[in-house]
Amino acid sequence: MAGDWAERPRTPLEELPSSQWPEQALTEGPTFDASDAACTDSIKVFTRVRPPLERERRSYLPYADAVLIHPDARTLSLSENVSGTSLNGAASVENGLVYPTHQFTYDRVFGPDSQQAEVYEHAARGAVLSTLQGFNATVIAYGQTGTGKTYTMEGDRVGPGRGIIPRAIDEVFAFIENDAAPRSKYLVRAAFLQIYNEVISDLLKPAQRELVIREDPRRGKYVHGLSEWVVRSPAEVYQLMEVGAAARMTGATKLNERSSRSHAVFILIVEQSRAPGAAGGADDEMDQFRGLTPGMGRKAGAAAAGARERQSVSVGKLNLVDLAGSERVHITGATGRRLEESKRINSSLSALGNVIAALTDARGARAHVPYRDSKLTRLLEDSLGGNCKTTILAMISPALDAFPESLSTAKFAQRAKAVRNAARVNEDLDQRTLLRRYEGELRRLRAELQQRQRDVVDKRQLLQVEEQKRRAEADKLAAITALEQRSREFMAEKEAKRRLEARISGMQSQLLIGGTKVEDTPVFRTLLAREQQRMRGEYEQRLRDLESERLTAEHDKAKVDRYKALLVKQRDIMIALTARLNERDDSILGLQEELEAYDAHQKRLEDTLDMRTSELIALRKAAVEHSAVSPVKSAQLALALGAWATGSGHGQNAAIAGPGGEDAPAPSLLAPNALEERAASGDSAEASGSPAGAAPADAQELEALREACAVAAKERAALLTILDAKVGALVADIAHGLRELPEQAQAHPQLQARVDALQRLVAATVRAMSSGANHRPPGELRGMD
Ligand SMILES: Nc1ncnc2c1ncn2[C@@H]1O[C@H](COP(=O)(O)OP(=O)(O)OP(=O)(O)O)[C@@H](O)[C@H]1O
Repeated sequence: MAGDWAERPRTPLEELPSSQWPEQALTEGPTFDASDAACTDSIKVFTRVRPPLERERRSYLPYADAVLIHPDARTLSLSENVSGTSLNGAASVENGLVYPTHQFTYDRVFGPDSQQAEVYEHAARGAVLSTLQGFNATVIAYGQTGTGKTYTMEGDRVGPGRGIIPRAIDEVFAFIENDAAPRSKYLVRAAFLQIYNEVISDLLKPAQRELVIREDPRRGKYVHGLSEWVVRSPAEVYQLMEVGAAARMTGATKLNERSSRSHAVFILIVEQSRAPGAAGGADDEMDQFRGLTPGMGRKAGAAAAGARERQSVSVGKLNLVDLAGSERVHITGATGRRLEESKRINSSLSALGNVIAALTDARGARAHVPYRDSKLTRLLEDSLGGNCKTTILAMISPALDAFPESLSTAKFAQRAKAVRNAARVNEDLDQRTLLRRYEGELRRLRAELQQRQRDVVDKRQLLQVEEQKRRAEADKLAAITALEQRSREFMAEKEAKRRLEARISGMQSQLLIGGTKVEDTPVFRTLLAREQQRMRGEYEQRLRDLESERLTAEHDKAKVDRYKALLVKQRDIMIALTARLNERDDSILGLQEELEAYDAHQKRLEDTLDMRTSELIALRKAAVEHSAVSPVKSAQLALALGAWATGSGHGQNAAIAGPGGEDAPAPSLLAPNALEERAASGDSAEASGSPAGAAPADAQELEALREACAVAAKERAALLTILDAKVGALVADIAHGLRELPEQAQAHPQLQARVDALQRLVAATVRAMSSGANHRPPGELRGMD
């Protein structure tokens, strides 16, 4: 997993302050662990033959190839008569002319149909991954102008046409992203420079021109003043690339519409901090790189494994070099500025060739390698024969027109292949790398931040305390000021009083009449006595008036008290009377209810009597009729029927012909003899079910009730009279008396209100009782009368 550096939130690109530049410069390696074994290996060389351009196809001569790529994809034959060339490298003969065949073998040859991805995979990826292992790696695109160096190194921004640089960037960040090792930390920096007309300038800070390569015992060689930018994502690097590409010197030439007129070096530095024993995700990938040169791979692997045993910081640096193309001036027709550029380009490239030649001198003598002959060779010193894994991509045009340049390039590449480098893992164990210093600085800053936060808290509390103290002092000052002001005022008043008293005393002592004090003169005394007399008289009169008022008030009070007592008494009487009246009302109502019950009972008895009488008449009638038709005459029956039997009672029979007859007399009007007869026949009232036997007792009770009602009604009438005539008159008197005492009535408004209320109560009671009397039954009213 990527460490802090790669996970930091995106911020605008930061330039690394020059004070924090790594002590390792572009051409200088950091301090190495002595245990690290250098892996000596030759520079890897690839050639790429681009497809023929439209320009070449439309040449005044018919287009012809000069390049033959062998099936092994490693061998390349160049010939001016390539069509007659065989793979065995023998010269071809045509039209009597001998065309020699130049055969070269490289690590790989990419043909015109090769894709960008393929080139990256075989020629650049290993270098990129070795950078992630802490090696220096350089990929150099070399070749004649217009052969595809920039296309191969940069290519398109997106899509399959992307070149080595964008793919390398993606590879580095993908590696960091996928690193699952605990506590792995990365710091990636980028720089971009160009050498134009032998002047080094910073492509990311175009104002930084004429940079110089310096060397010091501790830091070694470095480009003084070159800006380095901390990058956290591919997008940030692309941003830098665009800035640099825009600043790079380009121009149109006969052979390339957009020819690079400068050598450009894009630098990516990857610092990596790993925990001891943490496995690197790039190991497997490294095998692929090792596969090309097995010996070196094992050593490098061992070196890297040794480094991993310890907690270490490794620094890998990737230099991606896009050289300006060599050109034949007589072909390009360059003049003026372009001519000057061409000369400089060719000069530096020949210096590069010289360095390669010196490094690959067949005599093996490396007494002098002319690195200092050009800025380019000086800059690439470590990449050529030094601590670096270097790859050269030699670009070739397939066209016969470019045969001399292609041959020159092929020879250069061939020679370069013989250069041997000694690459080491740049492992820094002495805390000198930027990453470690960054971490140290970060720790220090964090500690400082914590301290500052503590300080801020302390300071805040201190400020609060000071503020409280300031307020308390302000309050105290205000209190003291107020106290002083009060004291001054008090003192001033005291002084004024003292002065006034002194003045009065002084005036009094000075007020003398004829040498005598004024209060001692007779006139003063007479006047004083008169005044005293007048005042005494006034006071006495006032006392008398007050006494008189007091007596009047007492009198009125006594009168009011009497009225009050009277009213209380009347109220009590009223209450008692009302209670009695209520009692009477209740008993009258009870008696009345009883009376009504007896009336109802009597009515029921009378109804029963009527019914029995009707039954008796019907029975007698039936008996008479029976006697009349029956041959057997019963004397007893005849006796019982009496007059009925003889028909003398016929008139009566007629009168009672039917129970529902209209002329039927009331049962009470039955002939007395019939009743007597009934009694004589032994028919008792109880036996016949008649209520006749109860009638006398009911009548007595009824009469008793009527008498009680009459008594109650009389009492009620008497009470009504008392209430209306006596109590009403008394209350009216009180009310009248109160009205004659307006002051007292005003002084006792409650008394007046109570008297009025009592008066209303009496009147209402009288009205209620009178109306109750009017609703009495006539018998009762009679009784009451
Ligand atoms: N492999 C390729 N496939 C297709 N087109 C290519 C290829 N290589 C180069 N080209 C084309 O050839 C032309 C020249 O390429 P490029 O500018 O990369 O050359 P160069 O070597 O960088 O030239 P110079 O040295 O002048 O800068 C461009 O139009 C480019 O697109």
